[in-house]
Amino acid sequence: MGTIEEKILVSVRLRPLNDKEIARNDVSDWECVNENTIIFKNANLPVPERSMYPTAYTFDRVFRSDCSTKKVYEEGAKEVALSVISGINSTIFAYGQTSSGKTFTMTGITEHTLVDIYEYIGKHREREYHLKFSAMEIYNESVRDLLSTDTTPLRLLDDPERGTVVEKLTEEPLRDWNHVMELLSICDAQRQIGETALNETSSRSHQIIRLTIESSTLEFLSRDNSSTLAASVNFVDLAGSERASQSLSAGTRLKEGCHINRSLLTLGTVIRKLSKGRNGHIPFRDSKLTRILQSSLGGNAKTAIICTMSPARSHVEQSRNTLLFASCAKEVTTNAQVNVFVSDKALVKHLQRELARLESELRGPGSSFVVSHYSALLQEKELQIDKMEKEIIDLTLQRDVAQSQFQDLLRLIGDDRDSMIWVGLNNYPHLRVLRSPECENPILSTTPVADPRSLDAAVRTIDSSQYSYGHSESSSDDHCIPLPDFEETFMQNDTSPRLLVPTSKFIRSNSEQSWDEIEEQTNGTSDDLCKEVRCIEIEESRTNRNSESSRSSPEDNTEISELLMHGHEDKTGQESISMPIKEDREVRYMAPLVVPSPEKSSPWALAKYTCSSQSLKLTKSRSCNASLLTSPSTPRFDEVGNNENTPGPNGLEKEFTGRPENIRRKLSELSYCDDVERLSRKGSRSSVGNAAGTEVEAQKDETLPHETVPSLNAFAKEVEENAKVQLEKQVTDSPVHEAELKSKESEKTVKDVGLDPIEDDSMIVPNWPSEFKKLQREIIGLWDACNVSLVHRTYFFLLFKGDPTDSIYMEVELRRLSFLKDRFSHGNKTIEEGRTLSPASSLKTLQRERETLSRQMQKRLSEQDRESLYLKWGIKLNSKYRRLQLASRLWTDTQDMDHISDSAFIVAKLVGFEEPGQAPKEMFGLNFAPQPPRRRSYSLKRSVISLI
Ligand SMILES: Nc1ncnc2c1ncn2[C@@H]1O[C@H](COP(=O)(O)OP(=O)(O)OP(=O)(O)O)[C@@H](O)[C@H]1O
Repeated sequence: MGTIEEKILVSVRLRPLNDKEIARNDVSDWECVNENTIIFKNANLPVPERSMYPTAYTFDRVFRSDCSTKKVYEEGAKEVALSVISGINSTIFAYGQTSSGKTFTMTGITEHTLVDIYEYIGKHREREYHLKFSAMEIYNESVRDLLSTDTTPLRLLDDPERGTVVEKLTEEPLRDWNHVMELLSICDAQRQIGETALNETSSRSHQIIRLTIESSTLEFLSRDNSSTLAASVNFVDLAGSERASQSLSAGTRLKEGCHINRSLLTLGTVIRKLSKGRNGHIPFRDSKLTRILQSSLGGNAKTAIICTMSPARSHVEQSRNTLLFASCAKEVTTNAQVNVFVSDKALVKHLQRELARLESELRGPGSSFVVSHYSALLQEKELQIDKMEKEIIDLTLQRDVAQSQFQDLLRLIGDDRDSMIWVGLNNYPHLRVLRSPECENPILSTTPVADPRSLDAAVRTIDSSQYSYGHSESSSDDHCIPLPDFEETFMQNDTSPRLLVPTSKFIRSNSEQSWDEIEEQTNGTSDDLCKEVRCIEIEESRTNRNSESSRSSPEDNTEISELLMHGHEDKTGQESISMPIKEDREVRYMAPLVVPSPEKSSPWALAKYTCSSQSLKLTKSRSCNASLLTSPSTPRFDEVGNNENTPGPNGLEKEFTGRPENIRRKLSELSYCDDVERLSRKGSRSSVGNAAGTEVEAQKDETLPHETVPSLNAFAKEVEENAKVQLEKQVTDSPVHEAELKSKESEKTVKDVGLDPIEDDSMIVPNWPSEFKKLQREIIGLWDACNVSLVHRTYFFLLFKGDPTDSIYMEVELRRLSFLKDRFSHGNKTIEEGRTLSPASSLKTLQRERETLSRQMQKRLSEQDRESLYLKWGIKLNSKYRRLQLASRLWTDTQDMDHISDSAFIVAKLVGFEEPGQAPKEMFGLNFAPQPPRRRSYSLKRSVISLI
């Protein structure tokens, strides 16, 4: 519905001089010269005064003093007033000073309007009209219902649709004309009037008579689409706009004047602002009058203002003000529109149709899709929730089992102070903990390890942080047991299996301390964590032996290692390699053995193990902190760099202090040429017992004939013999141990209980040959999967050929590789000794090893040998990079044992490992053979037999 923008219709009406004015010889200075212009005609005024004011004013209409009210109505108000019939709000104002004829004029205009409305209604029977009459006055800024005897001021409410609404204002439906007259009479009677100096019956309030007309077309009333026109017409008789002084007001009249003027002042401000446009704030709310008439002044209404004025010279100032107000008012624009309202019935019908449409949409195919879509989503989420809940249950169960097992383990250890424990781990969920026969624990021996990793972590926690070291300095009873956070340890440390050897101190602590106490003692011992290689230590001697005299000097080791490794040095500066047994230590205890669970037999598990546990004490060695994944014993090739990233054995190229000096010396003598000795004397670092080192030496001295490389078999035997000699000598020399051994004559000897467990037939795995082949294939496959050093593979392959005693070594290797593969398969890197080992890095290192081997072919193989190999390995003699091709094919076919054997043979040849046989197996981390005790102080060195 469009709006009708039009300006307020402004008229000026002069009244005749009244009797009082005539009586005081007042003269009329105003004259309506035409229908639109009124002039100030007093020419007698001084020129300056006349120049201050305009003398002519033009409006929509000006009415002479002899003009009838009807004409004023018809020409100045009727059009606006009757617009209410067509649904447009309208307002008729009467503005002027007191006694200027406002009431006189508005009374007539109201009646004429009503007459015309009724007349119009009478003529338009096609529509049904409903008229409602209401009247109010604003007296002293209070709104009062003129149709009610209740003088309680009415509140003004703001309605978002209708604007300002007078609360509880009586709206009297008009029945007929007489009813109108009756109501008008009531209004007159109710209005506040009083006598002023200018008007004996002065209206002291602003009166608003409102007639609301609603009409509907009778033809459409019964239909759903009927509509209603609704609008109101306001007849506003303002109070006098004169100044209080002019009306000679005092007391009540003065107070009334103040309120009147306040409302009129606001009205004038609103009109003046509206006349300049709708920019800025319009103070409608500053007075009740302007609030109620807000829509009439600047909104949805047609408006007409009739300004009444006295022609008397004595009122010229007020007359000019009135004309000034009128001049502003005629510039104000309103935006009237026809107010059409949909009937309730039509509205209900419309809403019903809309509802039906929406319901139809919901039931339609589109809505079904939406519903099914969300239903599917809901189902999916529910499935996810179910799955997660199951996972939570499983994880909780695993945790509980692990905790239970851990507690059992602690309890077991606590009960069995000097027993040794083998914990089956990662890939062997059914391996069980076996105690010594003397200390059978029914709980642990029958409880399967549901989560070997957790158990392993727990054990490692104990192993790394709680096992006290066997030296006397730390054997006090008040030894604290550091116990790192279980989960933390589990996550951070490797989960490789290991042998665990509790000490009496640990046992005491666990059996006597609460878990909380243990936790509180965790701090400050992280440096004792043996994260990588776990060794079983034969407790170092507490006797007064001079260990320094019986062990090889660091310099010797360094020289040999340097010689063999061509200067290779562990960049980490850590002792990354250690041998599991310290030969020069007093042997008091025997290593534990693996016992498979009935559910899954381990081919290398030893079925029975007995020991004299009461007399033995095993501790771990810091010297055995070599990484599980430390650099292999690959010969040090410059091209390979540090060869740190290829998984190999347990760092055999590193310091191996546990070997008797004479053996090391002999090794040097046997293994290497004079150049080696020369370099050794120069102080180069060396390593011992390392076949890889042998190769490196050969590499360093390229002129070294193959024949100079000793037989490893012979070497191994010599090592063993020397170890026995040392052992016997040390035991004999040690009064303490001699006494101990004598005291245990009735018991099993140290050797009996396991110093050489391989002599125990019970330890031989049934069907070992077939088991060996099976394990060998598994290991070969894992080597390939983990990019293990080819030299390491070669050593291992040639070293372990199926002897029953190889089982434990192979198990260690298999587990180590399984762990590594598991890490790799999950994309995890393994940080070992500060180095990051990943599938990519290990592969890269392996490739470099192949490159190095290819270069070795030039040195180690004659041209005839090389060509023979090329032909055998399908490499064209005229192709490029033949040596590299050959190196790249080594150890690649893990299913073909001939290929493996040939590969091992070639690698052995290239690295100088020519007579593989019974090489010292401790190079792979285990040796149960008796080792002679060392004659040196073990203040820091704590030997442990390492599984990993
Ligand atoms: N046009 C006119 N012709 C004849 N008499 C008039 C005319 N206008 C006003 N009068 C007379 O003047 C007197 C005062 O008029 P009226 O009461 O309407 O003035 P007013 O502006 O309403 O004053 P107040 O503001 O004090 O109420 C009345 O007696 C009225 O009859």
